[in-house]
Amino acid sequence: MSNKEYTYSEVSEHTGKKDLLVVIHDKVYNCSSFVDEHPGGEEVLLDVGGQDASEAFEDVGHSDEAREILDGMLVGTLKRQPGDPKPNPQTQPVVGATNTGSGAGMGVGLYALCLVGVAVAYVGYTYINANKDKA
Ligand code: HEM
Repeated sequence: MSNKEYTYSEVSEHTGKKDLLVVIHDKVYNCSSFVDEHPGGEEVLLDVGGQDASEAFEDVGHSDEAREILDGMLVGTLKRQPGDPKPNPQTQPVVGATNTGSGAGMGVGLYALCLVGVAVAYVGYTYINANKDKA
């Protein structure tokens, strides 16, 4: 039973409390029996139901005991297909890149925009003053 292959779309159909599949590191776990017992609350487990919960699971820094419980709920492996969401490897680097990369870019962009604004204002000001003198 534990070597059944699931596609991501199959897993995503099992989101109910009594029928809850989650993917952690490309393995599929049936967490229904554990939802009520989870020390972190049922809400978080239901939130990741039918999805890849690898990141959420690792972020919390679960103990070895938690991993043993997880092993006991193994029902199969995930068969990835083109187009499947891959929250695991993607989320972290993308978030990092957004924070540092575009954050810095934004700063430089704003700075340049301010400089252009000041230059335009200065040119406008001199132009108006020059015209005033003529009149
Ligand atoms: C599906 C597999 C999961 C299992 C078997 C599991 C198991 C456990 C266990 C045994 C604990 C007690 C502390 C420890 O031993 O590490 C725990 C705590 C916790 N879990 Fe999970 N967990 C799972 C998924 C998740 C997910 C997806 C989240 C989402 C954020 C989560 C959030 C938490 C939190 C916040 C605690 C800390 C609770 C506290 O100390 O007050 N868990 N979990």
